Amino acid sequence: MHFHSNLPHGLVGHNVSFTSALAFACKAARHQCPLLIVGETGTGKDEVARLVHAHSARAEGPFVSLNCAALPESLIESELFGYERGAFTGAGRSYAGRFAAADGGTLFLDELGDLPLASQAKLLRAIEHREVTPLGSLRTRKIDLRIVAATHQPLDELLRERRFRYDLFYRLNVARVQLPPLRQRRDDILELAAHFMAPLRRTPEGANVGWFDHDAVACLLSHHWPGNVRELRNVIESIFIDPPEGAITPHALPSYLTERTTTGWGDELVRQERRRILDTLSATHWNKTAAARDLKWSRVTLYRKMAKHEISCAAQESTPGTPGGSGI
Ligand SMILES: Nc1ncnc2c1ncn2[C@@H]1O[C@H](COP(=O)(O)OP(=O)(O)OP(=O)(O)O)[C@@H](O)[C@H]1O
Repeated sequence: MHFHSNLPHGLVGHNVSFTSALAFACKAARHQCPLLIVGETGTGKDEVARLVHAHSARAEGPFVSLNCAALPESLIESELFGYERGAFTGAGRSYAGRFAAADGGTLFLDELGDLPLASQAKLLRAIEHREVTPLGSLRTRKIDLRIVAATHQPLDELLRERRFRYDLFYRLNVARVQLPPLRQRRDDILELAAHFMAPLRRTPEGANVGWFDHDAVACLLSHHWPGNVRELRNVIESIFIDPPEGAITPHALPSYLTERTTTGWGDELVRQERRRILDTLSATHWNKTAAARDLKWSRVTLYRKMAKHEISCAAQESTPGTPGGSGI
């Protein structure tokens, strides 16, 4: 399967690791096997789960999701498997649960890594036997569904810490889709920004908003994006709260985004490297072989870096107090 700019279900992106993850998800969707989607928060795990459902033989069936991190431990099992009336205090009527609701379709278990160990055992049993027993009931119910699970936590670590069961992991880790964080698909940032801007531009207040100017583009491209695509969507929405007329400058961006760039991490690193080279050269009395050794570089690398930082031996004369001081 090949993806073009506008991916199914409105998923946007050209980046190769992203599109190949989607292509794999769509291939796996046609099989019955469970699917495990791994990726940081906001990378699109929920969207991909819906995409898998839509591409599966169960597309006509229900898509039901449960966020395992959002419920207290005591409620997870009754939510998953349902309960009979009177099963516990407050159970005024019976409840079928998410497994039953997803019968014939897809059950999306989000934040699976947060599922308590005791519930993991029951989940495994339900998957293996394809049946559930609601709390307080003696009757089991046959269920036919496909499990798609997602986690932002590295399950391997949870396995090592014994917070996740190996048997459940192996049951679910049949087809694994790894979604890259946005900072590893920076080539998609502007396309995603345009995608989130399009509907906002169609509002009367947003109609005069232009495109990002050079500096604003630099901010977007250099940000670390810990909240991934969701964070980018929020940034775009924040611009339209008080929409600028014409080009979007860094002033229109949230300050946490621009502060980083204006402090110039990149610039600072370059400055630090230049200083380190000059200090080492002066400590070795401008003996390039010794300096390269101290810097753990080859002589060629040292010469290349000196050229890049425009450090020539002439600097030696112009450096006051050499050897000793760097002069900058
Ligand atoms: N490739 C994409 N194209 C368009 N929109 C996207 C894309 N990826 C994610 N989004 C949007 O970003 C937001 C976050 O995505 P989603 O909820 O799927 O992330 P998630 O990985 O499930 O997050 P969490 O782990 O926090 O549940 C949603 O609004 C989603 O529509």
